[in-house]
Amino acid sequence: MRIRAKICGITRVEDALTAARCGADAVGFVFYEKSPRNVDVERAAQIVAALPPFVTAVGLFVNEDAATVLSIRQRVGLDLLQFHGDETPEYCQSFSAPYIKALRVRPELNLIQYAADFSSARALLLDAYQEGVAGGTGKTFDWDLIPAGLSKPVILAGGLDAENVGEAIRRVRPYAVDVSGGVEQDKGIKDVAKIAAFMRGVLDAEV
Ligand SMILES: O=C(O)c1ccccc1N[C@@H]1O[C@H](COP(=O)(O)O)[C@@H](O)[C@H]1O
Repeated sequence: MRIRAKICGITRVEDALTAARCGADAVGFVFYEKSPRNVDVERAAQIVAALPPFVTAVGLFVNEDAATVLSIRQRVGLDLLQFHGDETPEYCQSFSAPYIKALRVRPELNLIQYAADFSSARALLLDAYQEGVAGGTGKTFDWDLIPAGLSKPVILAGGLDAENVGEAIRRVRPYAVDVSGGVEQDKGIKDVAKIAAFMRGVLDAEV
């Protein structure tokens, strides 16, 4: 099976084009002011306009008010919404737009119940948990906490890079992988060689 890949935290046209050229299926834009990867709405719109066809533009939000999400989605031309905070299923589906729900995995989280609760999500994105940080920690989590047979496709995130993505795919067998810090030279600035190596790791590991 071909594993999809998303490169997140894009703030420059050249990084989006590198991701697409290396075979990424999606690029992600962080609309969260506390993030060092927060991107200006107009700049994100310019990047999306430069994307080749068949590359999905994903907008990441953390507990954002609905009017702002709606406005940014329209202005940027986002294909998919990623909710990375404490959003409820009712909030997430209120946009009548395809969305993925991020969950920060820790032992006490009942992922089977969350998959049922977020039945309207296209997939669950599973990320590392770090207290006080919404995401983009660069940390992996214990992949054994992911139960087999979840009712939603899994997008694996959290501390992935070219070195560990192969093992991650073989162990978790996710629908897709998502990376941000592992392909950066600096926060929000991607590294061509790291993106290329990451995408090679994804292709080589296909199961
Ligand atoms: O990237 C951020 O700054 C960020 C901020 C708030 C929520 C999520 C964020 N990023 C997402 O976190 C995961 C894992 O990132 P990393 O590979 O560990 O750096 C990924 O989905 C990013 O999109």
